[in-house]
Amino acid sequence: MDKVLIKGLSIQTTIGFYQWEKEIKQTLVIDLAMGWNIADAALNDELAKTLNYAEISEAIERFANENPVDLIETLAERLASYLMTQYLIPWLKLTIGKPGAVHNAQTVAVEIERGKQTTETSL
Ligand SMILES: Nc1nc2c(c(=O)[nH]1)N=C([C@H](O)[C@@H](O)CO)CN2
Repeated sequence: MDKVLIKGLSIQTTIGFYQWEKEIKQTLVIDLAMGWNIADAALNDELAKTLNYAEISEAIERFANENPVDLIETLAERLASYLMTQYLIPWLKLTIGKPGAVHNAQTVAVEIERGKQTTETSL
């Protein structure tokens, strides 16, 4: 299956278990791989037939800010479900990193994979 990728998307949002975290914004870094048949879009050079990575990047930051939660696990599950439903994505792999969380670690993160990869093409 082909993929559309968003790598190292840095967003500012409210996230965290502790009370002080609910009063600030922190940086999350998102990597997203989305299964998609890119041949349909490439055939006639049509943006409307692919996953628009610019639109989805904006949707991710908006979703995180409109749905604040304690755990990056919860955000990962809810965001994956939202993206798959909204954009009809059959399979995705989503990594959410919280680089400021542990002072002596480069980053901490969760990674989830949801849906099924297919080998179907429509051409
Ligand atoms: N597996 C997780 N562990 C922790 C999380 C989390 O979201 N997932 N969150 C916190 C706190 O919010 C932390 O980021 C504050 O430094 C702790 N552990």
